[in-house]
Amino acid sequence: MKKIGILTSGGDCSGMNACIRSAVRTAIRMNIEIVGFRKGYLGLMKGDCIPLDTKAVSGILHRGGTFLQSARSQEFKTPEGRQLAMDNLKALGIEGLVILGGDGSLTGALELSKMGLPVVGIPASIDNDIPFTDMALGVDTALNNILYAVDCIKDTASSHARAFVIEVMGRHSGYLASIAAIATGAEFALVPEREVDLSEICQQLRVRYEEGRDNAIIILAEGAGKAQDIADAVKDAIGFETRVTVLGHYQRGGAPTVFDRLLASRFGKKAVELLVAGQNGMMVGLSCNTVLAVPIEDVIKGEKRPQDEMLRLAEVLGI
Ligand SMILES: Nc1ncnc2c1ncn2[C@@H]1O[C@H](COP(=O)(O)OP(=O)(O)O)[C@@H](O)[C@H]1O
Ligand SMILES: O=P(O)(O)OC[C@H]1O[C@](O)(COP(=O)(O)O)[C@@H](O)[C@@H]1O
Ligand SMILES: [Mg+2]
Repeated sequence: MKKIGILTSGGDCSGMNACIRSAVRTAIRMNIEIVGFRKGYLGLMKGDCIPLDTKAVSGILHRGGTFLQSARSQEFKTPEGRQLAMDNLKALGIEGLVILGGDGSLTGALELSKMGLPVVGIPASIDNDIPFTDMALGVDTALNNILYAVDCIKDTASSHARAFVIEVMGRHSGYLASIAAIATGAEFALVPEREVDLSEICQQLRVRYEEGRDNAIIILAEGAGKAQDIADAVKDAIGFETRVTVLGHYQRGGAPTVFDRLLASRFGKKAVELLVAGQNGMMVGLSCNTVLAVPIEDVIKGEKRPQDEMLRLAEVLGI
């Protein structure tokens, strides 16, 4: 293999830059030319790429986001879009591709691999909804961002005797909500994987309130319900003054944590090594602190839910 490409796709996350840096420096060490495609699959379909060398990836390790930029593309989901990408890759002499992204991007990667292009995926999504890896890139940093925000909100919640509904990301995944609830000592974690029982929540909060605990934090995954509806229900049931805070895209940015920098560096190196070793259609993953390779096909077929143990822990410690 003489020339490979790398791209970042789907929702960005902290650690993507550190991972690109690692992949580039590994490739250069192996005397392999590497180019970066801009804006994920959009760049592939446009043939929009830049050569990457050691200097091009200097000074980015500690920066959130992705300097190659990311995007979502409907066109790439069509056979015509993917054929366009394959034609560009051929014309550019690219013999393999490293793809950083979430479950959607990995599905796209598998399609390219089926068309004959050697591809290795790197799980990168704050949702941590990708099976066969304990952690995806960016999750730890996002959790630390959430922690900081919730700790701040707890201070003002207690000063004003208010209940807060804090919405975190996760349209289909309650991972961030459940772990953040444990780590911040929130009263409730509401996740899309479990039906939300509002009357039960109000009942438990009322008991707490009557015991003299006059503030509360409810962490809501965005896919689990409407924050304002939950806040209104709590207010009506208990008379609690309530506020809603939507953390939004703040969660996805910022300097990566040590954990994410290390994971990014390990994933980037391993992905290039797998490509060069002739592997195709694999994703790197972390299991028991070991970086391994799993078929993307299995990843796509699999499902990852927040562990029942974590949901139960949040429940037991919350009230
Ligand atoms: N079934 C699919 N086939 C081909 N490409 C896909 C498929 N699903 C997603 N993609 C590509 O991956 C991109 C990112 O996926 P998305 O689900 O938005 O984010 P993420 O990869 O972070 O989960 C999509 O915009 C699309 O271009
Ligand atoms: O940035 P956008 O396009 O508004 O997307 C928001 C979504 O992206 C995420 O941050 C990450 O999801 P993906 O990794 O699947 O892209 C979700 O938690 C959130 O629902
Ligand atoms: Mg996704």
